[in-house]
Amino acid sequence: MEQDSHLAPGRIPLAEHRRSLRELVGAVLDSPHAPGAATVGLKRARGRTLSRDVTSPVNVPPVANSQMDGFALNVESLASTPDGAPITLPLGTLIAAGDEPSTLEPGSARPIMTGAPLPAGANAVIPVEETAVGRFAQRTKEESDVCTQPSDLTFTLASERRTEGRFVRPAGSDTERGDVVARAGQVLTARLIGHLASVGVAEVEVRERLRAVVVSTGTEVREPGEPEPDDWRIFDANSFLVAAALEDAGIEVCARLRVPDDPRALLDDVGTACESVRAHLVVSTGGVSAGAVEPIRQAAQMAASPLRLAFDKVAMQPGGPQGLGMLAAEHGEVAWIALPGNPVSAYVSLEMFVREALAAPPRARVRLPVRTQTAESEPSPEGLVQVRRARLNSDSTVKLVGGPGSHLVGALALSDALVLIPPEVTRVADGDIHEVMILR
Ligand SMILES: Nc1nc2c(c(=O)[nH]1)N[C@H]1C(S)=C(S)[C@@H](COP(=O)(O)OP(=O)(O)OC[C@H]3O[C@@H](n4cnc5c(N)ncnc54)[C@H](O)[C@@H]3O)O[C@H]1N2
Ligand code: MOO
Repeated sequence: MEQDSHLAPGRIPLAEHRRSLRELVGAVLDSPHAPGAATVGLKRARGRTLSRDVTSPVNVPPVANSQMDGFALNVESLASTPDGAPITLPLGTLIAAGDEPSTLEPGSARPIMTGAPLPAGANAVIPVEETAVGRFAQRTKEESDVCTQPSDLTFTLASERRTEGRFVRPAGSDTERGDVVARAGQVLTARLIGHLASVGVAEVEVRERLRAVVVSTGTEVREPGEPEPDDWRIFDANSFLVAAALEDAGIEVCARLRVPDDPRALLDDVGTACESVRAHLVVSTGGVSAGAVEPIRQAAQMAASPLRLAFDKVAMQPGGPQGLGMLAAEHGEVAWIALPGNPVSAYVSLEMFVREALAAPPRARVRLPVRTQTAESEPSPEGLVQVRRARLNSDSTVKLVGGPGSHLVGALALSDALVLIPPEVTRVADGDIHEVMILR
């Protein structure tokens, strides 16, 4: 969305950061300790990514069946009856869903229930409402064995409704044997899991998840729920926010750490956690800006550090300062994504860059009218893509929530969309149309 000429000096385009992230994750996926494949049952498959194609071993439905509760017949037996004249056919026995395939006596009709196999010789179903019967009396299986139907079926049926195949679902009309039901790389949604179950597949081969260690840096952060005397310190929102967002993107978060502003402790704690879970990925927050105490930058600069990081300022607000690199661990190279410390900056970075690099299902993006908070126009920084938090309205507009500040985690929680304001736009007027990323 952004053109280089519109960007603030010293800022890199969002696309460049995206590319670097893809390359970083790609390097881990190409490495000897890349995640392998695992077989999982359908009950545990939701959200996983298939590692090989699945083809259907069967036709669905396996045999032609009825789409309606009604009467199976062969339309040729109606051919000689003129339009509007009553038709009377002898009735055979009832066919319910679950009954074995059977046959139709020529010149007769059989009561048939939705999903029941069409008897051989039939080629259409007349819904019960279109006949004098109106609706079937309900009964148990035991009763249906002894119960008799009227012996004849009388009805009238206009000639245009006497078509072959009417209300018949042919064998394989949903899926045919040999059809590719799902492809390697697809994420298993409820819809796809339903399709796999429908073709009788009980287990699928999926990619092992990437294993991540999540780290919050900062001497000022303390654990939620922990009683502490120094109530001037802030609770660690980030490691919970980041871990939940990564899990949402299909990542296995194996450890969540909180490390004070001490680069030595940072490298020791993260290194130990990575070894113990054989991590592929570290996602840290904080310690990447321009201050005197920046533990991530300092850890990467230490002599003989196992951590190599490159830092950039992306042309985005929030989420400008970013670091990317590798941690050399005994089990292999671990990709390190160093996000900025402000909670909203960290979250926006995950949505804007990290999910895509991790091959998570993409968020929908649509262009919608934006409602400002007071109906007055609101400023947007020149040269940066501003990402504002917003709520979707039922009238297909979005309303900005909270200000642009990247500490506003309360307003973030109220949002379900991100508005992407281009770098050349310096004011957002009520009703302006902008690109919106839907977070639902
Ligand atoms: N002189 C400059 N200062 C800053 C710049 C800059 O370019 N020049 N960039 C600003 C921007 S933009 C951001 S974003 C932050 C990024 O800073 P860091 O990544 O170094 O993060 P910290 O300084 O550690 O923290 C920033 C902010 O977030 C709070 N925080 C940190 N961790 C957590 C946590 N786990 N849970 C909740 N809140 C957290 C922290 O207390 C700070 O208030 O730098 C700006 N400064
Ligand atoms: O751009 Mo920083 O990443 O919020 O406020």
